[in-house]
Amino acid sequence: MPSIASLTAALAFAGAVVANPIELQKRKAFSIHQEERTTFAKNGAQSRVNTLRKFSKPVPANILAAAAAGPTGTAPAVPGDAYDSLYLSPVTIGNTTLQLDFDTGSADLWAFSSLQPSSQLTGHDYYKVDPAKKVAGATWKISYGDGSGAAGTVYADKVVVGGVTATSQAVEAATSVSSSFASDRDTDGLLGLAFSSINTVQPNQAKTWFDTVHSTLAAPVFSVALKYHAAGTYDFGFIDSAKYTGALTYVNVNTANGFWEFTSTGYAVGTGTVVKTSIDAIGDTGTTLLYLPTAVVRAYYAKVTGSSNSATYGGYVFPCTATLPSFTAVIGGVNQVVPGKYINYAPVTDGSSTCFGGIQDNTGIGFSIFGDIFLKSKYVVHELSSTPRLGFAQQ
Ligand SMILES: CNCc1ccc(Oc2cccnc2)o1
Repeated sequence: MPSIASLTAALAFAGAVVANPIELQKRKAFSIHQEERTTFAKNGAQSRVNTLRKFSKPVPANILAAAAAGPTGTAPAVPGDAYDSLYLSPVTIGNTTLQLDFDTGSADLWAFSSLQPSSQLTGHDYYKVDPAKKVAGATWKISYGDGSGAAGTVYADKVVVGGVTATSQAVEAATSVSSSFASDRDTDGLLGLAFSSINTVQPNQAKTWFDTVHSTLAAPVFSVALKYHAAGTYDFGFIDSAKYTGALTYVNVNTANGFWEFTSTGYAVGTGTVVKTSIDAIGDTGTTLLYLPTAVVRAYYAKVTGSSNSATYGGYVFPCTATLPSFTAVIGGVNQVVPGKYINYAPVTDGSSTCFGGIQDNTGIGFSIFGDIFLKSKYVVHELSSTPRLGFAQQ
Protein backbone atom coordinates (compact mmCIF):
# COMPACT_ATOMS: atom_id res chain seq x y z
CA MET A 1 0.00 0.00 0.00
CA PRO A 2 1.81 3.21 -1.12
CA SER A 3 2.18 5.89 1.52
CA ILE A 4 -0.23 8.85 1.50
CA ALA A 5 2.70 11.12 0.63
CA SER A 6 3.80 9.05 -2.37
CA LEU A 7 0.19 8.65 -3.54
CA THR A 8 -0.36 12.41 -3.25
CA ALA A 9 2.88 13.15 -5.08
CA ALA A 10 1.97 10.68 -7.85
CA LEU A 11 -1.50 12.18 -8.28
CA ALA A 12 -0.15 15.72 -8.17
CA PHE A 13 2.27 14.71 -10.94
CA ALA A 14 -0.60 13.25 -12.94
CA GLY A 15 -2.36 16.62 -12.74
CA ALA A 16 -5.12 15.22 -10.54
CA VAL A 17 -7.05 17.32 -8.05
CA VAL A 18 -6.29 15.97 -4.55
CA ALA A 19 -7.15 17.12 -1.04
CA ASN A 20 -4.42 18.58 1.17
CA PRO A 21 -2.12 15.65 2.28
CA ILE A 22 -2.63 16.54 5.97
CA GLU A 23 -6.37 16.56 5.36
CA LEU A 24 -6.05 13.13 3.75
CA GLN A 25 -4.24 11.72 6.80
CA LYS A 26 -7.13 12.82 9.08
CA ARG A 27 -9.63 10.81 7.07
CA LYS A 28 -10.21 7.09 7.63
CA ALA A 29 -11.44 6.55 4.07
CA PHE A 30 -11.34 8.87 1.10
CA SER A 31 -12.02 8.70 -2.64
CA ILE A 32 -9.85 10.22 -5.34
CA HIS A 33 -11.44 11.69 -8.43
CA GLN A 34 -8.95 12.17 -11.26
CA GLU A 35 -9.78 14.46 -14.20
CA GLU A 36 -8.01 13.27 -17.35
CA ARG A 37 -6.98 15.62 -20.16
CA THR A 38 -8.96 14.44 -23.18
CA THR A 39 -9.52 15.85 -26.64
CA PHE A 40 -12.77 13.99 -27.17
CA ALA A 41 -16.08 14.77 -25.46
CA LYS A 42 -15.58 14.59 -21.68
CA ASN A 43 -17.01 11.67 -19.75
CA GLY A 44 -16.51 11.86 -15.99
CA ALA A 45 -17.42 8.22 -15.50
CA GLN A 46 -14.74 7.14 -17.99
CA SER A 47 -12.15 9.11 -15.98
CA ARG A 48 -13.15 7.18 -12.86
CA VAL A 49 -12.88 3.88 -14.74
CA ASN A 50 -9.39 4.86 -15.92
CA THR A 51 -8.30 5.83 -12.41
CA LEU A 52 -9.58 2.67 -10.74
CA ARG A 53 -7.93 0.55 -13.42
CA LYS A 54 -4.69 2.54 -13.02
CA PHE A 55 -4.52 1.34 -9.42
CA SER A 56 -5.75 -2.19 -10.28
CA LYS A 57 -9.02 -1.60 -8.38
CA PRO A 58 -12.35 -3.27 -9.27
CA VAL A 59 -14.70 -1.04 -11.30
CA PRO A 60 -18.30 -1.08 -9.98
CA ALA A 61 -20.86 -2.04 -12.64
CA ASN A 62 -22.75 1.26 -12.37
CA ILE A 63 -19.60 3.27 -13.15
CA LEU A 64 -18.81 0.98 -16.10
CA ALA A 65 -22.37 1.42 -17.36
CA ALA A 66 -22.20 5.21 -17.06
CA ALA A 67 -18.81 5.27 -18.83
CA ALA A 68 -20.13 3.13 -21.66
CA ALA A 69 -23.14 5.40 -21.93
CA GLY A 70 -21.20 8.37 -23.31
CA PRO A 71 -20.71 11.96 -22.21
CA THR A 72 -23.18 14.36 -20.65
CA GLY A 73 -22.87 18.01 -19.72
CA THR A 74 -24.64 20.99 -18.18
CA ALA A 75 -24.38 24.67 -19.07
CA PRO A 76 -25.89 27.55 -17.04
CA ALA A 77 -28.59 29.78 -18.55
CA VAL A 78 -28.20 33.24 -17.03
CA PRO A 79 -30.80 36.03 -17.57
CA GLY A 80 -29.33 38.78 -19.79
CA ASP A 81 -31.26 41.47 -17.89
CA ALA A 82 -33.71 42.03 -15.01
CA TYR A 83 -36.71 40.89 -17.10
CA ASP A 84 -35.40 37.59 -18.56
CA SER A 85 -35.58 39.06 -22.08
CA LEU A 86 -32.98 36.45 -22.99
CA TYR A 87 -30.66 33.93 -21.33
CA LEU A 88 -26.92 33.59 -21.93
CA SER A 89 -24.70 30.52 -21.66
CA PRO A 90 -20.88 30.22 -21.84
CA VAL A 91 -19.50 28.46 -24.93
CA THR A 92 -15.79 27.97 -25.70
CA ILE A 93 -15.04 28.35 -29.40
CA GLY A 94 -11.38 27.69 -30.20
CA ASN A 95 -9.65 29.30 -27.20
CA THR A 96 -12.23 32.00 -26.38
CA THR A 97 -15.29 31.65 -24.13
CA LEU A 98 -18.28 33.68 -25.34
CA GLN A 99 -21.76 34.23 -23.92
CA LEU A 100 -24.30 32.84 -26.41
CA ASP A 101 -28.09 32.85 -26.50
CA PHE A 102 -29.15 29.18 -26.82
CA ASP A 103 -32.09 29.27 -29.21
CA THR A 104 -34.35 26.24 -29.78
CA GLY A 105 -36.10 28.31 -32.50
CA SER A 106 -33.14 28.51 -34.91
CA ALA A 107 -30.28 26.32 -36.14
CA ASP A 108 -27.24 28.55 -36.68
CA LEU A 109 -24.28 28.76 -34.29
CA TRP A 110 -22.94 32.25 -34.93
CA ALA A 111 -20.69 34.61 -33.03
CA PHE A 112 -19.39 38.16 -33.06
CA SER A 113 -15.98 37.90 -34.73
CA SER A 114 -12.71 39.61 -35.62
CA LEU A 115 -14.17 40.07 -39.13
CA GLN A 116 -16.48 42.86 -37.88
CA PRO A 117 -15.61 46.53 -37.62
CA SER A 118 -13.85 46.98 -34.26
CA SER A 119 -16.52 49.56 -33.28
CA GLN A 120 -19.06 46.69 -33.13
CA LEU A 121 -16.84 44.61 -30.82
CA THR A 122 -16.66 46.99 -27.81
CA GLY A 123 -17.72 45.10 -24.67
CA HIS A 124 -17.96 41.76 -26.49
CA ASP A 125 -16.06 38.51 -26.33
CA TYR A 126 -15.65 37.52 -29.96
CA TYR A 127 -14.36 34.70 -32.16
CA LYS A 128 -10.89 35.38 -33.53
CA VAL A 129 -11.01 33.67 -36.90
CA ASP A 130 -8.13 31.50 -38.08
CA PRO A 131 -7.92 31.63 -41.91
CA ALA A 132 -6.55 28.05 -41.85
CA LYS A 133 -9.94 26.91 -40.49
CA LYS A 134 -12.11 28.76 -43.02
CA VAL A 135 -14.75 26.68 -44.84
CA ALA A 136 -14.08 27.74 -48.44
CA GLY A 137 -16.98 29.48 -50.16
CA ALA A 138 -19.42 29.12 -47.26
CA THR A 139 -21.61 32.05 -46.18
CA TRP A 140 -24.61 32.51 -43.89
CA LYS A 141 -27.33 35.09 -43.32
CA ILE A 142 -30.11 34.86 -40.73
CA SER A 143 -33.16 36.93 -39.77
CA TYR A 144 -35.11 36.48 -36.52
CA GLY A 145 -38.74 37.01 -35.60
CA ASP A 146 -37.98 40.32 -33.88
CA GLY A 147 -36.48 41.79 -37.05
CA SER A 148 -32.88 41.38 -35.94
CA GLY A 149 -30.29 39.46 -37.94
CA ALA A 150 -26.65 38.81 -38.83
CA ALA A 151 -24.49 37.46 -41.67
CA GLY A 152 -20.95 36.27 -42.34
CA THR A 153 -18.62 33.42 -43.27
CA VAL A 154 -17.92 29.97 -41.80
CA TYR A 155 -15.04 28.24 -39.95
CA ALA A 156 -14.57 24.70 -38.59
CA ASP A 157 -13.37 24.79 -34.99
CA LYS A 158 -13.62 23.19 -31.54
CA VAL A 159 -16.80 24.09 -29.66
CA VAL A 160 -17.22 23.10 -25.99
CA VAL A 161 -20.63 23.38 -24.25
CA GLY A 162 -21.00 22.21 -20.64
CA GLY A 163 -17.81 20.17 -20.96
CA VAL A 164 -18.97 18.34 -24.09
CA THR A 165 -16.67 18.93 -27.07
CA ALA A 166 -17.44 19.00 -30.79
CA THR A 167 -13.95 18.88 -32.27
CA SER A 168 -14.89 20.27 -35.70
CA GLN A 169 -18.13 22.29 -35.53
CA ALA A 170 -19.33 24.83 -38.13
CA VAL A 171 -18.81 28.22 -36.46
CA GLU A 172 -20.54 31.07 -38.30
CA ALA A 173 -18.37 34.16 -37.88
CA ALA A 174 -20.26 37.45 -38.21
CA THR A 175 -19.10 40.08 -40.68
CA SER A 176 -22.19 42.21 -39.96
CA VAL A 177 -24.98 42.29 -37.34
CA SER A 178 -28.22 44.29 -37.09
CA SER A 179 -28.48 47.36 -34.84
CA SER A 180 -30.23 45.50 -32.00
CA PHE A 181 -27.34 43.03 -31.79
CA ALA A 182 -24.73 45.78 -32.18
CA SER A 183 -26.25 47.65 -29.20
CA ASP A 184 -26.64 44.51 -27.04
CA ARG A 185 -23.20 44.21 -25.40
CA ASP A 186 -24.17 41.07 -23.50
CA THR A 187 -25.00 38.73 -26.37
CA ASP A 188 -21.93 37.46 -28.27
CA GLY A 189 -24.03 35.34 -30.65
CA LEU A 190 -26.52 32.49 -30.78
CA LEU A 191 -26.31 28.70 -30.54
CA GLY A 192 -29.21 27.19 -32.45
CA LEU A 193 -30.88 24.06 -31.07
CA ALA A 194 -33.65 23.64 -33.66
CA PHE A 195 -33.24 21.11 -36.50
CA SER A 196 -30.31 21.46 -38.92
CA SER A 197 -32.79 21.51 -41.85
CA ILE A 198 -33.24 25.27 -41.23
CA ASN A 199 -29.55 26.13 -40.90
CA THR A 200 -28.75 29.05 -43.27
CA VAL A 201 -25.18 28.16 -44.37
CA GLN A 202 -24.75 28.01 -48.15
CA PRO A 203 -23.94 26.28 -50.47
CA ASN A 204 -23.66 23.30 -48.05
CA GLN A 205 -25.99 23.47 -45.02
CA ALA A 206 -24.20 23.08 -41.67
CA LYS A 207 -25.19 21.07 -38.58
CA THR A 208 -26.15 22.48 -35.20
CA TRP A 209 -23.80 21.75 -32.32
CA PHE A 210 -26.33 19.33 -30.82
CA ASP A 211 -26.71 17.56 -34.17
CA THR A 212 -22.90 17.20 -34.29
CA VAL A 213 -22.58 15.64 -30.81
CA HIS A 214 -25.92 13.92 -30.11
CA SER A 215 -24.88 10.47 -31.34
CA THR A 216 -21.95 10.42 -28.87
CA LEU A 217 -24.02 11.52 -25.84
CA ALA A 218 -25.32 9.15 -23.17
CA ALA A 219 -28.79 9.80 -24.63
CA PRO A 220 -29.91 11.87 -27.68
CA VAL A 221 -31.60 14.50 -25.52
CA PHE A 222 -31.16 17.97 -24.12
CA SER A 223 -33.25 19.29 -21.24
CA VAL A 224 -34.02 22.95 -20.57
CA ALA A 225 -34.66 24.53 -17.17
CA LEU A 226 -34.99 28.29 -17.67
CA LYS A 227 -35.93 30.16 -14.51
CA TYR A 228 -37.87 33.27 -13.44
CA HIS A 229 -35.35 36.05 -12.70
CA ALA A 230 -32.69 33.45 -11.87
CA ALA A 231 -30.07 31.27 -13.55
CA GLY A 232 -31.24 27.92 -14.93
CA THR A 233 -29.54 25.19 -16.92
CA TYR A 234 -29.27 23.29 -20.21
CA ASP A 235 -28.56 19.58 -19.62
CA PHE A 236 -27.07 17.69 -22.56
CA GLY A 237 -27.29 13.90 -22.87
CA PHE A 238 -29.43 13.34 -19.80
CA ILE A 239 -32.60 14.18 -17.89
CA ASP A 240 -32.08 15.50 -14.35
CA SER A 241 -34.95 14.22 -12.22
CA ALA A 242 -33.90 16.59 -9.42
CA LYS A 243 -34.94 19.57 -11.55
CA TYR A 244 -38.68 18.91 -11.78
CA THR A 245 -41.66 17.75 -9.76
CA GLY A 246 -44.31 15.24 -10.78
CA ALA A 247 -44.10 13.29 -14.04
CA LEU A 248 -42.62 14.17 -17.39
CA THR A 249 -45.34 13.91 -20.03
CA TYR A 250 -44.62 13.87 -23.74
CA VAL A 251 -46.01 15.17 -27.02
CA ASN A 252 -44.84 14.22 -30.51
CA VAL A 253 -42.96 16.83 -32.55
CA ASN A 254 -43.54 17.71 -36.23
CA THR A 255 -40.08 18.50 -37.64
CA ALA A 256 -41.28 19.46 -41.18
CA ASN A 257 -40.59 23.19 -40.57
CA GLY A 258 -37.33 22.56 -38.69
CA PHE A 259 -38.82 23.56 -35.32
CA TRP A 260 -39.71 21.72 -32.10
CA GLU A 261 -43.31 22.05 -33.28
CA PHE A 262 -46.27 20.46 -31.46
CA THR A 263 -50.04 20.86 -31.02
CA SER A 264 -51.63 22.08 -27.82
CA THR A 265 -55.26 20.87 -27.58
CA GLY A 266 -56.72 23.55 -25.35
CA TYR A 267 -56.24 26.34 -22.84
CA ALA A 268 -57.66 27.85 -19.68
CA VAL A 269 -57.45 31.28 -18.06
CA GLY A 270 -56.97 31.27 -14.29
CA THR A 271 -59.40 28.88 -12.58
CA GLY A 272 -61.66 28.83 -15.70
CA THR A 273 -62.64 25.67 -17.51
CA VAL A 274 -60.48 24.29 -20.33
CA VAL A 275 -61.49 25.50 -23.80
CA LYS A 276 -60.78 22.75 -26.33
CA THR A 277 -59.05 24.18 -29.41
CA SER A 278 -56.08 23.12 -31.54
CA ILE A 279 -53.05 25.41 -31.16
CA ASP A 280 -50.11 24.83 -33.53
CA ALA A 281 -47.02 25.93 -31.56
CA ILE A 282 -43.24 25.79 -31.36
CA GLY A 283 -41.04 25.74 -28.28
CA ASP A 284 -38.52 28.58 -28.60
CA THR A 285 -35.98 29.55 -25.92
CA GLY A 286 -34.80 32.40 -28.18
CA THR A 287 -38.17 34.16 -28.02
CA THR A 288 -38.94 36.12 -24.87
CA LEU A 289 -42.72 36.05 -24.79
CA LEU A 290 -45.67 33.65 -25.23
CA TYR A 291 -47.43 34.35 -28.55
CA LEU A 292 -50.93 32.84 -28.91
CA PRO A 293 -53.97 33.03 -31.26
CA THR A 294 -56.03 36.23 -31.14
CA ALA A 295 -59.08 34.60 -29.51
CA VAL A 296 -56.97 33.04 -26.74
CA VAL A 297 -55.19 36.31 -26.00
CA ARG A 298 -58.51 38.22 -25.90
CA ALA A 299 -59.93 35.63 -23.48
CA TYR A 300 -56.88 36.02 -21.24
CA TYR A 301 -56.86 39.83 -21.00
CA ALA A 302 -60.65 39.91 -20.54
CA LYS A 303 -59.74 38.70 -17.03
CA VAL A 304 -57.14 41.44 -16.42
CA THR A 305 -58.68 44.64 -15.05
CA GLY A 306 -57.35 47.77 -16.79
CA SER A 307 -55.69 45.88 -19.63
CA SER A 308 -55.77 47.10 -23.24
CA ASN A 309 -54.23 46.30 -26.60
CA SER A 310 -52.04 49.40 -26.96
CA ALA A 311 -51.06 50.77 -30.38
CA THR A 312 -48.63 53.02 -28.51
CA TYR A 313 -46.72 50.15 -26.90
CA GLY A 314 -47.38 47.59 -29.63
CA GLY A 315 -49.23 44.99 -27.58
CA TYR A 316 -51.35 44.21 -24.53
CA VAL A 317 -50.49 46.27 -21.45
CA PHE A 318 -51.97 46.58 -17.96
CA PRO A 319 -51.32 48.34 -14.64
CA CYS A 320 -48.18 46.88 -13.05
CA THR A 321 -50.25 46.42 -9.86
CA ALA A 322 -52.66 44.03 -11.63
CA THR A 323 -53.06 40.54 -10.18
CA LEU A 324 -52.69 38.33 -13.25
CA PRO A 325 -54.52 35.02 -13.72
CA SER A 326 -52.47 31.93 -14.51
CA PHE A 327 -52.48 30.52 -18.05
CA THR A 328 -52.92 26.82 -18.79
CA ALA A 329 -52.03 25.08 -22.07
CA VAL A 330 -53.07 21.46 -22.57
CA ILE A 331 -50.05 19.57 -23.94
CA GLY A 332 -49.99 15.81 -24.37
CA GLY A 333 -53.34 15.73 -22.57
CA VAL A 334 -51.84 17.37 -19.47
CA ASN A 335 -52.60 20.86 -18.10
CA GLN A 336 -49.35 22.87 -18.15
CA VAL A 337 -49.84 25.92 -15.94
CA VAL A 338 -47.91 29.20 -16.09
CA PRO A 339 -48.21 31.24 -12.84
CA GLY A 340 -49.88 34.65 -13.32
CA LYS A 341 -46.82 36.41 -11.88
CA TYR A 342 -44.70 35.10 -14.78
CA ILE A 343 -47.05 36.82 -17.27
CA ASN A 344 -46.03 40.30 -16.13
CA TYR A 345 -43.06 40.72 -18.45
CA ALA A 346 -41.76 44.21 -17.63
CA PRO A 347 -42.67 47.91 -17.30
CA VAL A 348 -43.14 49.43 -20.79
CA THR A 349 -40.25 51.74 -19.94
CA ASP A 350 -38.06 51.64 -16.83
CA GLY A 351 -40.03 53.00 -13.85
CA SER A 352 -43.39 53.07 -15.66
CA SER A 353 -46.52 51.90 -13.81
CA THR A 354 -47.76 50.38 -17.05
CA CYS A 355 -46.53 46.85 -17.69
CA PHE A 356 -46.20 44.85 -20.92
CA GLY A 357 -47.89 41.47 -21.06
CA GLY A 358 -45.96 38.23 -21.35
CA ILE A 359 -48.84 36.87 -23.48
CA GLN A 360 -49.19 38.55 -26.88
CA ASP A 361 -50.97 37.98 -30.20
CA ASN A 362 -49.38 35.64 -32.76
CA THR A 363 -50.93 37.48 -35.75
CA GLY A 364 -48.44 37.61 -38.62
CA ILE A 365 -46.24 34.79 -37.28
CA GLY A 366 -48.23 31.85 -38.69
CA PHE A 367 -48.07 29.72 -35.52
CA SER A 368 -47.90 30.18 -31.75
CA ILE A 369 -44.57 30.53 -29.96
CA PHE A 370 -44.07 29.10 -26.47
CA GLY A 371 -41.14 31.33 -25.54
CA ASP A 372 -39.40 32.03 -22.23
CA ILE A 373 -42.55 33.31 -20.44
CA PHE A 374 -43.97 29.78 -20.79
CA LEU A 375 -40.73 27.79 -20.59
CA LYS A 376 -39.39 29.28 -17.35
CA SER A 377 -41.91 27.33 -15.22
CA LYS A 378 -41.11 24.02 -16.90
CA TYR A 379 -38.41 21.41 -17.31
CA VAL A 380 -38.51 20.64 -21.05
CA VAL A 381 -36.87 17.53 -22.51
CA HIS A 382 -36.02 17.72 -26.23
CA GLU A 383 -35.65 14.12 -27.42
CA LEU A 384 -34.06 13.45 -30.80
CA SER A 385 -35.28 9.87 -31.11
CA SER A 386 -36.67 8.17 -34.23
CA THR A 387 -39.89 10.08 -33.54
CA PRO A 388 -38.70 13.31 -31.91
CA ARG A 389 -40.78 14.48 -28.97
CA LEU A 390 -40.95 17.09 -26.21
CA GLY A 391 -41.33 16.21 -22.53
CA PHE A 392 -42.80 18.69 -20.04
CA ALA A 393 -42.74 18.74 -16.25
CA GLN A 394 -43.33 21.46 -13.66
CA GLN A 395 -40.21 22.95 -12.08
C1 LIG B 1 -33.27 41.64 -29.30
N1 LIG B 1 -32.83 41.43 -30.67
C2 LIG B 1 -31.53 40.79 -30.75
C3 LIG B 1 -31.69 39.33 -30.49
C4 LIG B 1 -31.27 38.65 -29.39
C5 LIG B 1 -31.60 37.30 -29.62
C6 LIG B 1 -32.18 37.27 -30.84
O1 LIG B 1 -32.56 36.18 -31.51
C7 LIG B 1 -33.90 35.88 -31.61
C8 LIG B 1 -34.89 36.83 -31.59
C9 LIG B 1 -36.21 36.41 -31.74
C10 LIG B 1 -36.47 35.05 -31.91
N2 LIG B 1 -35.49 34.14 -31.90
C11 LIG B 1 -34.20 34.54 -31.75
O2 LIG B 1 -32.29 38.52 -31.37
